[in-house]
Amino acid sequence: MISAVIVAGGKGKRMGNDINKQYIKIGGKEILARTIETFNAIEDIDEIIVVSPEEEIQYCLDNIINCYGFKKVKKVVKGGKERQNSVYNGLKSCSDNTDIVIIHDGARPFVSKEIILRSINEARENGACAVAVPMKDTVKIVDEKQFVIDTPDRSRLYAVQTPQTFKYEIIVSAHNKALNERIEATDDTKLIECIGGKVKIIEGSYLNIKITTPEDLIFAEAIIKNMK
Ligand SMILES: Nc1ccn([C@@H]2O[C@H](COP(=O)(O)OP(=O)(O)OP(=O)(O)O)[C@@H](O)[C@H]2O)c(=O)n1
Ligand SMILES: C[C@](O)(CO)[C@H](O)COP(=O)(O)O
Repeated sequence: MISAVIVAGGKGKRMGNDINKQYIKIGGKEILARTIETFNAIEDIDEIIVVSPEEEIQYCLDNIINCYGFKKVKKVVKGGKERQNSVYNGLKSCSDNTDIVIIHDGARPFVSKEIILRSINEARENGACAVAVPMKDTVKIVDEKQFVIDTPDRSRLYAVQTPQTFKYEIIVSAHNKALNERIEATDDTKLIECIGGKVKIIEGSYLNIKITTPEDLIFAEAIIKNMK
């Protein structure tokens, strides 16, 4: 059984908007609704778990899940302090017979069906898979005083996105270890690295942006205009 965990448990602080960023409308539709509708329309996906800040669960049910009739959404569960805690809550809420789980940011509304299906196939074959794009900029590593100490070889650098897709038991054991050993990570594949597991990178799309800061809304509207 394939489950999707869509994390929308953050507060959108960098967006600095009155309403939480997942409920901002782009092209007339909420960011979170755009994200969920892609997953809801994929036949291979059996259930969707949405993670939300506790105080927004009812709002999410009324204004997104029930309003758009997203039938595959089985639960809206509360998030945690960090993204990692929210993912953990989502994983624990998946059905017992889940064998593949897709973890995706609610704030990435332009994910495509094709990328999701490719990530499922790779996870079945390799256990853990992340969608990423080659870095276009040169990256510098700096010291605490902002002086450059290294320039990594760009040909081996990827900017990692979601979906990140896993065999369920592998990602749960990685999260359990992280919890026990207080390991923190900003994405889930890092936790697989921490248990010595292998992560396959597959090439995604530069359009699969994470809507984080106000200028991302300008890019998002432009993407929608070009999709029409
Ligand atoms: N405690 C958290 C933090 C983040 N997320 C989710 O993880 C995704 C990526 O996080 P980010 O873009 O950083 O969202 P926010 O944490 O909401 O943003 P900010 O850091 O600006 O507050 C988002 O869909 C967000 O809702 C989550 O479920 N729980
Ligand atoms: C998981 C992620 O989207 C991969 O790029 C990213 O690491 C989330 O980071 P954030 O700081 O929670 O936005």
